[in-house]
Amino acid sequence: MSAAEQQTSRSAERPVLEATGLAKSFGGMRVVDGMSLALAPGEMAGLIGPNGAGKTTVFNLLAGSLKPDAGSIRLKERDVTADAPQRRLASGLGRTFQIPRPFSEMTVLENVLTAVQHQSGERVLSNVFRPFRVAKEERASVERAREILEFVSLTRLADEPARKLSGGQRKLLELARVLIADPAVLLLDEPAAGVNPALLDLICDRIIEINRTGVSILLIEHNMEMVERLCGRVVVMAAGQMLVEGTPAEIAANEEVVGVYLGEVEA
Ligand SMILES: Nc1ncnc2c1ncn2[C@@H]1O[C@H](COP(=O)(O)OP(=O)(O)OP(=O)(O)O)[C@@H](O)[C@H]1O
Repeated sequence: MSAAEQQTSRSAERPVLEATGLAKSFGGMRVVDGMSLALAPGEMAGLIGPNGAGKTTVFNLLAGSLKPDAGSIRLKERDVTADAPQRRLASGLGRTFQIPRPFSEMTVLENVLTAVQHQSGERVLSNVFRPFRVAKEERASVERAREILEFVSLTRLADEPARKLSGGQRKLLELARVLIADPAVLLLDEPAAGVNPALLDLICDRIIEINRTGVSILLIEHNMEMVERLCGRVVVMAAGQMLVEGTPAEIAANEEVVGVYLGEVEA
């Protein structure tokens, strides 16, 4: 099936993530202004736009770290607009941040383990009444964390403190921390920012692999080569609204899109 045919068959499916009429203001400034978007199951889409367009704010609304002034968000057909970020994560919505902030004195492995969800050991009474079960769960988590570190090529650094990681390696650790929550939908905020070209290829490959396992991905990215390589569909935001959406080729040829980016350069 061609990419266009895949796109058409996907758009017929019910979205795994759907935002309708999102709005958010900060001190009277409308940063997100009636933004709607939908992500189909298994899709990888890009969210692009000039600096300050409101892309990260949309991610914060989708992931729950900000409450919208208006609009709603559905995850796997359930309204999650009122849910806290942890609840959305437990329901399958994971996100990474533009600037990863690992616990710098903890090891890389410990950083991944801090992101494990719902361990019985976090509940005091489980430690008292079911110590064997807690120990078994912990062993399973460590094993899973090591597998994920292998997947993101960080095995060699698993026992090093996270402060030793380069910018690109921090992005990989960030990816590992979200993967351990086993998300169905991933929001990736500028996965290529500050990453050297050698690691960029690795990050792209890992993102493609994750998507191949069926995880739906929405990614914010300024690196258009990467967007073209990864995304079947691109949503362009400007001034808090969706300007246009289409395939990467359609977007690259769209004069309005070129205009908003040139406007930004001239400003
Ligand atoms: N918590 C906040 N308080 C006040 N203003 C904010 C807040 N968060 C974002 N903004 C403002 O909202 C606007 C949109 O920011 P946002 O980070 O969503 O844009 P963006 O499209 O992700 O930009 P970039 O590509 O530069 O990351 C900017 O003018 C920003 O300064």
